[in-house]
Amino acid sequence: DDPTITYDQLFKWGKGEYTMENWYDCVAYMKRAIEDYKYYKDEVLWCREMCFRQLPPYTESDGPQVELAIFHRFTERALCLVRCKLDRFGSLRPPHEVDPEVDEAFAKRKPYHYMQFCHWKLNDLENAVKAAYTFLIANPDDQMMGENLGYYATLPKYSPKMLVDLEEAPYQKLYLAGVQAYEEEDWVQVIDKLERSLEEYWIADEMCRLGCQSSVDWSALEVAPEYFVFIASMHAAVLRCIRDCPKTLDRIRGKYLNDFLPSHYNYLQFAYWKANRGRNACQSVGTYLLFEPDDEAMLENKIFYENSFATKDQDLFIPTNDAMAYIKRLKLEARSLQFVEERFKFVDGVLPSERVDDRKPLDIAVPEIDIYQQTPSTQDAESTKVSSKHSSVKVSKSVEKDENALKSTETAFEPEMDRLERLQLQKGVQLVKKERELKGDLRFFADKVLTRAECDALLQLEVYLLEEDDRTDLSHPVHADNCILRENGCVKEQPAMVWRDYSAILYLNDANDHFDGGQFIFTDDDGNVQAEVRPVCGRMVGFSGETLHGVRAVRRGTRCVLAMWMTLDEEYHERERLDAQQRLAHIELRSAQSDEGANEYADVL
Ligand SMILES: O=C(O)CCC(=O)C(=O)O
Ligand SMILES: [Fe+2]
Repeated sequence: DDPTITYDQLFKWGKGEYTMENWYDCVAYMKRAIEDYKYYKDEVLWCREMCFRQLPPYTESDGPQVELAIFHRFTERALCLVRCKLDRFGSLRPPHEVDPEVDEAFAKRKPYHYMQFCHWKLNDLENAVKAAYTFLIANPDDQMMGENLGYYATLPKYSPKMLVDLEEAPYQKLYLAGVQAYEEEDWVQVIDKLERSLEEYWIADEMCRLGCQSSVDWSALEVAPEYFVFIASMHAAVLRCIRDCPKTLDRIRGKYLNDFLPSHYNYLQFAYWKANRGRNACQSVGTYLLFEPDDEAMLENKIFYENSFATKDQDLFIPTNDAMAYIKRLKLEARSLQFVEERFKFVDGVLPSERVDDRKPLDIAVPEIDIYQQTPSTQDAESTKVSSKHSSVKVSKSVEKDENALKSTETAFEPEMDRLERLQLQKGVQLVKKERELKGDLRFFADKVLTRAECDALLQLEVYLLEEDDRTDLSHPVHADNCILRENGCVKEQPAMVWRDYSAILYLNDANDHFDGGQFIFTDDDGNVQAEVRPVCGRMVGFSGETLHGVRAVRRGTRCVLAMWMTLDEEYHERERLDAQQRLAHIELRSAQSDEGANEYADVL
């Protein structure tokens, strides 16, 4: 309980106990390290916030000494910070220098990595799962931890309730609760939770920005830099860090949501409407449009509200002050940073030649958000609604009457709810094209299931056999995946894989570039082609197990696909995968036991 011991020290000791297989002490030290790290961060941020509040930006109008006054204000803040830190950490806790790598390890939740192993060794499944999950949220691509968690999930004592993110931020909890309330159509709760989530988000955003005040990039400086070059360089490093705040914050259960903030206003506008709070609904529409000015569904909602209230009063749609301040700041920072990144960029050792705006002051007048100009690209409000690719809450009109509507109206909103899972999927699958284009039921295809970068990485792995082959028959004859084609139709019997309910084929390379032919086809019962899908890396076709399909002749090259089958039958649920995983985990466990201690840091169970 010595307060002079700091988190870096505690972390080091925890690792020592881990290596010496003192599982209990490993857990105890890691827990204390995490607590101290949080305490230390909180105190530092508190000082930064307090010093800024006490010494706000210098705003006297310009005079000859304005620059001196501004820099003097910085010096005052510096004094305030030094004093505050001494005060906070002086007697109780020494100020100390932390190796940036240790800070990085804490930011990446590394202590939880050790903790899950030590908990596991102590036979504490619940806490091992919590630590594993908490670590995975910050490191979603960590394969080993993913496998560990997969293994835990096969144990009889496991329960999904153990999947707790011990570091979940208040705004993330509230957002999840708000989305849940939305699914339950509990509008009062949606409003309560999401309003509070926004409040907590603004705080978290502020903390992230304050945290950036120590992200200095020394490597960018020469040995004896110019005073102004030094300042400009520090400024740019801090701005770069701030620019990444949304990437860090806009996450739910480890997944980045590119419409995280606007989606609040999308849920809210609907909930306000349902709760008879028309003014708030309009304001939320306006705020949403601030983030996504071209969102057609929302622009149509706007018209709907205008009609409902029989008003064209645009003041109803003025966004919230919080959101406007947020967007303005974001834009100005981006503008300042863009200047640095463009104008200092040496190309082949040459600095870009001078431009007029190299000497202009920063244009701090953000173009006012023109809410008066916002109209949908199609004025026809009755036309079929196209769901916006950004919007997570698809709001579509129905003819059902809403008794609660403020003005009598023929139309009302009907939510077509995306589940959270789908919300997360959005990142990869931009648009799912449906049956209609493919002329049949339960036929889909989606693009960008893999990103271009993922495809490029994959394509590097391939060895292409480029051979000419002038075949004209089908490379894969017309068939269904869960039944056998007979005269009298498709029969579900062995040896067909009758449990396959849905199929998905993911394409891993591109027709024309890597092979000729090979189009995927859907046919009717007589074998007539109804629709054709050209393989493109990252494109996926999905269909039900009874659907007839085939593949046209591959006339050149190598065609790569990943075929997947899904079942609703409990008995086949994940069976092969779990079997395989269990076997692997046992092998790994045994090999870990035999050479543990040999490597300081055994990742496997
Ligand atoms: O390769 C394709 O596009 C389809 C493959 C297929 O239908 C199957 O493997 O059952
Ligand atoms: Fe198939």
